[in-house]
Amino acid sequence: MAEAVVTVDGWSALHDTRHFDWTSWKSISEDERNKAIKEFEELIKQWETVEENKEGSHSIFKVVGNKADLMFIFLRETMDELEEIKTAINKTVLGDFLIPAYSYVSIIEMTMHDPMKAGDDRELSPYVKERLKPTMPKWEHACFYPMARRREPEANWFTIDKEERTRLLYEHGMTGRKYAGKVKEIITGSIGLDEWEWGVTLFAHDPLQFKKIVYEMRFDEVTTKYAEFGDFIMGNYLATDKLADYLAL
Ligand code: VOV
Repeated sequence: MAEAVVTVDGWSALHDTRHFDWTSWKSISEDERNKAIKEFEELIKQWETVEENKEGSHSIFKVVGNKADLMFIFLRETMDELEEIKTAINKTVLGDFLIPAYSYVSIIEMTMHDPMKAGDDRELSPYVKERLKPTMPKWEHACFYPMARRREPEANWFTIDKEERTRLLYEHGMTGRKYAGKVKEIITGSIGLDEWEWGVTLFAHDPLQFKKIVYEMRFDEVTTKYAEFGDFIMGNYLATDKLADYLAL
């Protein structure tokens, strides 16, 4: 029977991508630029404390294509915190140069589909806890894209039996497991929060692995038959101590 599957939910996520206004940045003095960088580094330090206390996580990426220049990813307990972070960025001097490009709001989600991990104590297991409230790996690359499940008369994810969805996601999980150590994923649910139904955030040391996993998954029935994708955004990790280099002229 088609029925909703129970989800267990974790931290809220904000993917905030910005264009950097290089033209204006070049027009201010070096002193002003240095002050702006220092102020922003202080803000990042606050985020680092949150991460050390395991109360959230953040990562910054330099976007490779022209969809944006920077992608900030924030994970927090509440949506209030995510909004406060966005506003705090905008209030900094550097914020004047960070022009909103695209954003995505979602909540980390796991379903009870995975028969390997299902069980009454699922919510309590350390594995699940870590997946719901993860510290993002500081790997060299990240790729984010939103996606949805098809609702066509001949392929409607929301009308097929739960057992069939479990079978399809099991097959998907088996493909994913081949990439252990090469690709880490955070799946966030966004039904009711943003345009698509899920956000997929992938981390890798080698960006070729994004192409390989996404290609291989295209042949899994759950993707072939039921997946629709939004725009892909790929970025290279920007460590805090490299921010000044990135902004140097
Ligand atoms: C890096 C590897 C990897 C691994 C191991 C993995 C495993 C799993 C498992 C075991 C489960 C089901 C249980 C749960 O935890 O919810 C999922 C769930 C999900 N996945 Fe996944 N996925 C991966 C990777 C992975 C990718 C690359 C994608 C994008 C798809 C593609 O074609 O580009 C994806 C999507 C999803 C989605 C949208 C869901 C939720 C679907 C729903 O309808 O509920 N996922 N996923």
